[in-house]
Amino acid sequence: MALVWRLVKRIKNKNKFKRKAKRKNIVPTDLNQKIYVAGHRGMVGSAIVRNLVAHGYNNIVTRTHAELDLTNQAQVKVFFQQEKPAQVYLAAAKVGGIYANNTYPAEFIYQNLMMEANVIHQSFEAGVKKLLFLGSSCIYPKLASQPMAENSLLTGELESSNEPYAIAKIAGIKLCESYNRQYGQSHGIDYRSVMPTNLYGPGDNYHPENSHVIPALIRRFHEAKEANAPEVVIWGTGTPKREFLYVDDMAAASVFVMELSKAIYDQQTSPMQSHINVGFGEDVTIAELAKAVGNTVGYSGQINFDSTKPDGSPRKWMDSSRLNRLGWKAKIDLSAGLARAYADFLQHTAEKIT
Ligand SMILES: NC(=O)C1=CN([C@@H]2O[C@H](COP(=O)(O)OP(=O)(O)OC[C@H]3O[C@@H](n4cnc5c(N)ncnc54)[C@H](OP(=O)(O)O)[C@@H]3O)[C@@H](O)[C@H]2O)C=CC1
Ligand SMILES: C[C@H]1O[C@H](OP(=O)(O)OP(=O)(O)OC[C@H]2O[C@@H](n3cnc4c(=O)[nH]c(N)nc43)[C@H](O)[C@@H]2O)[C@@H](O)[C@@H](O)C1=O
Repeated sequence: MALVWRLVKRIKNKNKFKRKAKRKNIVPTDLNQKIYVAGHRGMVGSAIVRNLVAHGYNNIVTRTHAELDLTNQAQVKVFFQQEKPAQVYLAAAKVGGIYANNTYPAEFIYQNLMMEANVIHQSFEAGVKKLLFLGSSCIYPKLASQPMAENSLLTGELESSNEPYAIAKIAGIKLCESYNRQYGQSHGIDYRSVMPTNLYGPGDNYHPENSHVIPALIRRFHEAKEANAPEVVIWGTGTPKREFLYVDDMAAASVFVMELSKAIYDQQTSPMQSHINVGFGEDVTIAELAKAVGNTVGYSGQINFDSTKPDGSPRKWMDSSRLNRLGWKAKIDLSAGLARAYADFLQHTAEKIT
């Protein structure tokens, strides 16, 4: 009797999954297929692994940077030939905020170009059919009209503080497109790209200079509160606007895009413009962000601005309507996301750095 009941339950679950797949335009998925997540110890890679595990994927392959240097062509070749994954999420990259991009431009362009070229080419050589490349909103021109749609790529000059990184990210999109165009039909490959807006959340980098603005401000406000400091100084004028997406939303969007059927994905993209924006939908000024972080941390002193520091792009608001039309929307708003990020900072980072 128990066996019959288990069989009925299994059939019901299978049908439920098929209905869900049809509703959400997703391909019925083999949860046992081997998936390589590159950069699984980073903020986004670790969130993608959490999301895949929550979906029931049970054959996730990872390597630390120390075990596999993705800028090393020979190592990457051996890895892919040995593992032969079915899918790849490329979330490994040289990443940093405005100061790091400005200070280490050679590292940003070289390492990112090498990682993308190695992983995408060796994926192809090893027969990987599906790959998701993570780019960035900085691929769009500094003065792109807002919100920035996918078709504003390569229509104007880039922001100088992160141009080398942006060029490498554009190369990543074009690698995916070119392999699809040349080998898509003959080899059945389908390599996709998502362009995230500015991200934040658990596992972020809290380095005082090299980090992005949210982790930098969480740390600075926290340290000011602990020290009873009368003021916190924010870089730049406070007027640039940024759109912030919580990292678990980004991971959910990544898995969602990877699982979309090819027919549906192709409806929203084209062979020469195959990337998809992933944004939250609203942006805020850096001054507004600073107030929000101050409130989250519980800091009640002054907030001042150092306008000798660079502002970067004036605004980078993503047009995420392609992704929204496909059926995905962000869930976690800025105040909820900041609260979660600060809780994670207190739990995992505060003691180590103060
Ligand atoms: N954070 C953000 O605001 C945004 C991020 N993105 C993109 O999302 C992706 C993930 O970013 P995020 O998680 O924030 O970055 P992290 O710096 O948190 O993670 C990057 C990961 O890549 C690994 N890595 C770097 N170089 C190598 C290498 N040579 N070989 C092997 N592994 C390497 C790092 O390992 P290790 O630390 O050991 O070096 C780390 O685990 C990147 O493509 C980034 O460009 C896009 C827009 C915004
Ligand atoms: C994701 C994106 O990240 C980078 O671009 P960015 O959007 O300029 O990122 P940011 O987070 O470093 O800064 C956002 C804004 O915030 C201001 N700001 C204030 N005070 C601090 C501060 O303390 N630290 C930082 N980092 N910024 C600060 C800062 O002046 C700027 O106006 C790219 O290089 C590129 O890597 C990329 O793709």
